[in-house]
Amino acid sequence: MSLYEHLKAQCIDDWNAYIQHDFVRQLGQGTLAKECFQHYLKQDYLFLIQFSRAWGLAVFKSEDLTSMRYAQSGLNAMLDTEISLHVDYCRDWGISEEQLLALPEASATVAYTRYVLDAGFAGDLLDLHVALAPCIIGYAEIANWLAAQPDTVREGSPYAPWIEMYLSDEYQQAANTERELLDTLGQGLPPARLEALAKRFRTATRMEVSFWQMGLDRAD
Ligand SMILES: Cc1ncc(CO)c(N)n1
Repeated sequence: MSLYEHLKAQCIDDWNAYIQHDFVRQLGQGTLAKECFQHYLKQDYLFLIQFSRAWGLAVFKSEDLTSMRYAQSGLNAMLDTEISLHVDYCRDWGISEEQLLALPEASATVAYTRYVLDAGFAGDLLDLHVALAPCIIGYAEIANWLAAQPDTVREGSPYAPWIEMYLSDEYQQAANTERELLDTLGQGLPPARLEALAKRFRTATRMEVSFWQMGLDRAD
């Protein structure tokens, strides 16, 4: 079994709570309150900034040029494209850049992002990627899960473009690359190391559940 499949199987209940969270279900059905989605979008802006720092840390933690360049391309994608796209997307939802710049971080945002960064500070590149994997790969799986649900509204819902973005070849390919990287870094690991990584993966997955819940509760 690949490292990614192993990590997921070790926390399958938490994983399903993440992929099939009420926020995701309501988003799919088009019934999610706009205020909840807007709250999520604002916090996701702050998330993406910390996520960029994590890619920067991945450059630093890399021990060969291939890993270093992969991390560099992640960092470039965030700084050159993803964050600007997110700012544009927020504007479409009535959230100005001024508002984004003035936002306080919700507790769930702090908890998740600093957990990921700590995995990288305290551990090695694999620890960092295992903490990043639920967000990169998870959203690709969420989009696929939503596409497979008969009650998902793919056209006419205000959330349809969000689903299509994560269903896109580009995003799905990025998730595949991350799966492959985990498998490469994860070859021949001793059982104790595997167990520690499973714990990390599970914690990051639980942080994603809390992030959805924060959106649903509009929690600070
Ligand atoms: C919280 C969160 N997890 C994952 C992604 C996907 O990149 C995102 N944008 N936000």
